[in-house]
Amino acid sequence: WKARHFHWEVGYVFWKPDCQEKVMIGINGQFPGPTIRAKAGDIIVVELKNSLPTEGVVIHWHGIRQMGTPWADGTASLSQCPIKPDEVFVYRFKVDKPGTYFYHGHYGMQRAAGLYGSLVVEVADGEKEPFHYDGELNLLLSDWYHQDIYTQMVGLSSVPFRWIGEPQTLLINGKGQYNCSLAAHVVAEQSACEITSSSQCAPVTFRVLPKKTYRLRIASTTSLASLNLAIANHKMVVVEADGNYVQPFAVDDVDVYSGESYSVLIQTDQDPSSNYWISVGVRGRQPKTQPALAILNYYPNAAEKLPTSVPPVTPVWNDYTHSKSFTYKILALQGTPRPPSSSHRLMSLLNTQNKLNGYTKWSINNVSLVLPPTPYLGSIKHRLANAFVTVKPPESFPVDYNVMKPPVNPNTTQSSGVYMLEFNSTVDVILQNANALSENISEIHPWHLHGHDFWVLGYGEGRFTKNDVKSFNLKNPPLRNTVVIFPYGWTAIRFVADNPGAWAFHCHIEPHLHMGMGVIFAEGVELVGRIPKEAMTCGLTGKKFMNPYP
Ligand SMILES: O=C1O[C@H]([C@@H](O)CO)C(O)=C1O
Repeated sequence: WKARHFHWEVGYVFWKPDCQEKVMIGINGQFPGPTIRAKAGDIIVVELKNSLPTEGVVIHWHGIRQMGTPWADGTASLSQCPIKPDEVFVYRFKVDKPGTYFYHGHYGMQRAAGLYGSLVVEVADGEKEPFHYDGELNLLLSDWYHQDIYTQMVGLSSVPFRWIGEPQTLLINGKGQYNCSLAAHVVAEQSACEITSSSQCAPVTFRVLPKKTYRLRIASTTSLASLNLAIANHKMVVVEADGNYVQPFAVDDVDVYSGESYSVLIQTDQDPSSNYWISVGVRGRQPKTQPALAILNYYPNAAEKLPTSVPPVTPVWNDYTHSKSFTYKILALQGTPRPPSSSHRLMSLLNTQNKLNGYTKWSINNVSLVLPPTPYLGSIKHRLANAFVTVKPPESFPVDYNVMKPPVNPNTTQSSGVYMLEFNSTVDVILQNANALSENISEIHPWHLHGHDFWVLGYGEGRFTKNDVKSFNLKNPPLRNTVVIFPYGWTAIRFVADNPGAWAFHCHIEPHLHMGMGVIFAEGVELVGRIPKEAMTCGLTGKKFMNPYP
């Protein structure tokens, strides 16, 4: 293995991701941030300088478990204090598993301002992937709003509530086209884009050779949108999900929820005189955003040669049967670690949209998460009183709660409470979706767990019952770090609490997390080694460590 060193500076940049100029958060003057490429077993060292003049920053390495380095998870209020303007924090962690990952800001809504990039971990030297490919293409998917994140955050925390709405543009590797289409020559009623190839919103092109196999690495760091990706004329074989191998299966299109990553294999076996569209559209919410397009460029055609066929059409946004059929096909490749056959603890987490003093919130078992100023990792390890609410958050919700209807009493509560997990215990979580505040609305939520992978034991419709345990898949459940709950449905996961630290488990939709849609798990914190001082010098830990010891 080797250590891979990076010097990054986070700062504001003027950028035109979709041809319209805005201020974004970039790294080393670029958006998206630089791609990290490493091999399994490597140590990544990122010396991160915060050059945002007036706000803190942290970066989360999404999908990296941080075994033994919980202070490097890059989560404000959990693993560290936000890095102050002009200060440097060193992230040092091991990437132990090959896979497709990404990184992103995890303070306020900074991810939605463009603070993200790709993190690709290849197999260690001498190791082989369980599939063959000749080359690879990387697609980091995101959505983009013209309104800045500060206006978005103030709107979400205002009475009356101002919802952020649908994104203006979908981006592929940080590029998209607002209010125009690259496919205007083949799709009527769309206006053509006027773009020069050097512009920041120039079409993304992926050069391939005919008659080869390519691995597409796909990850979504969207703020809100659930996505669907298709390539004209090309089937895709799914082989990896969230850094774990899956039983290969062929599809025409893949759903990608925020926080998820996939690898798919394609054969470049189509007519080589043509280029082909890669199209990314919105699912699960009524789309007001045009699909993003990129070009699969068969060599030696010119890269910008536009395909003459229409782009693949995204399945209808509310065709949940289609989405479920995709999601249910994701099963572990043989040889993947299997879950323990039973668990020590089962918690049911009800997801609801609620009201608190007139504010709109999301709650878990009627508790909306508020993050404390002192990071949990340091305050738990050093047993500091009054750092967060010590009342235990609820393990379940009332038996008579009707998940098919809006809450009878929409008033919720707020807390920074922690689910303390016994170290090395096996935990089952039932994520239970429900009706939102308005009648006949239940939305998709992709849940992401920090510090662990979990097994997805099953999905179901309506309210989870004890009987559903019998349907759990203990044979080949996929290991993942992000999983979706479908409208009015439930999803069951199992994980082993074997990574000492304090970890977030939350909806990966940026505004939903901001509105309180998450919980905190902590386990074995007494076993955590020396936490870097800079991770703790704020709030109560700040006071403790800034003052000289007696
Ligand atoms: O949190 C949300 O708020 C809006 C809507 O429920 C109220 O405007 C929406 O679609 C969300 O996902």
